[in-house]
Amino acid sequence: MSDQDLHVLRKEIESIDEELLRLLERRVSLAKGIGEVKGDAPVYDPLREIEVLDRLCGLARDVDPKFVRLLFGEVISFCRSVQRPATVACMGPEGSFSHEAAFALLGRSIDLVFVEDPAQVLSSISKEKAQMGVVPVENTTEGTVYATLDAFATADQSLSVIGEGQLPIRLVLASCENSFSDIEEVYSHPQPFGQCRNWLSRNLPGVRLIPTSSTSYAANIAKSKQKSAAICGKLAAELKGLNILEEGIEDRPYNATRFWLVGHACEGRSKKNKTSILFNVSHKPGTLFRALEPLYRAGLNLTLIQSRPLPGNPFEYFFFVDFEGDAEDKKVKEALATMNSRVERLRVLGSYPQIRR
Ligand SMILES: C=C(O[C@@H]1C=C(C(=O)O)C=C[C@H]1O)C(=O)O
Repeated sequence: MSDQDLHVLRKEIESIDEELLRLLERRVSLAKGIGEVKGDAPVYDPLREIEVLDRLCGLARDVDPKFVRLLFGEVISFCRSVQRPATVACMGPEGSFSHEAAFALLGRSIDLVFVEDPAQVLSSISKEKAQMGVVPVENTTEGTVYATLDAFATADQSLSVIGEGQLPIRLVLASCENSFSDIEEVYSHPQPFGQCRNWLSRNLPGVRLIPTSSTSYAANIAKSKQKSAAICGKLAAELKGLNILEEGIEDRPYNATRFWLVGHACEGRSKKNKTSILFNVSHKPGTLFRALEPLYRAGLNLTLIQSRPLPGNPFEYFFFVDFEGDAEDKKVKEALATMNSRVERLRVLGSYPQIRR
């Protein structure tokens, strides 16, 4: 190919970029118009977003639908932000997996408030410091994130789960030091410690493991302390300018965390919704069986069940259940009504589009 050919092709790319830019500007201006029609109503409409993205992925011919989803996910994120900027609370500091999950769920055109734990994420929304929040719920290696479920037990009743997302968790060992032999202590959140327990005992036997409130906070400590390291995500390590001594140290090849998007309930439902509930039953034989029986009779597939100690009632528990179905579907509504008559307390945390695998 001659220099002349290259020049011609690049000129054509420039003119296509310009057309794309003008089209984007038209899309943004239409979104602003939609924002005016919405007035004070919520800007974020997850069902419409699913419809837009699915339609485009179906239309993709020569580009990978994954790329279409990523690119248009960001376009939509920006189109939301011009209607009304959204503040989203998540566990920080920046570089945490919650930070990555917030971007994956809502795109990058959001303002983030970093807090210390799931309870603070929920209270940021109740106190109107944020419109939405992102919290970890369960990990494929370590299981349920108890702090999130416990926070929901006492949270403001107006908060709902409005979405879910799954993030592959790839852990790195990051440090100011250059080799394993210089490391005397390792900082991380207890969950990631559990996700690479075997790797740690094989590669850093005898080092002190010190728990922190998040992986990105661990990266901050590793930055300021000699002979220390953090187990964190690549983003946190890079933001802090740490050396990555080893990547992919998690024990199981598939290590992913499911996150909930929390906010105020949205209207409408997708074709494949999931519902999260919490309930507690009296301490008598058969009460849990009777509580769950209506879900079984309605043929609902449970995707999570977890008990947690009931605050103030030693050795009594409340239960979290996720199942496939929407709380407004006739058979689900009836099952929940029967369940409600058999339990001490039942709260529907929300119905939201199920992640596609
Ligand atoms: C533009 C809208 O607002 C938001 C942005 C969307 C988009 O950019 O396509 C879709 C849904 C909403 O979350 C809309 O509601 O149509």
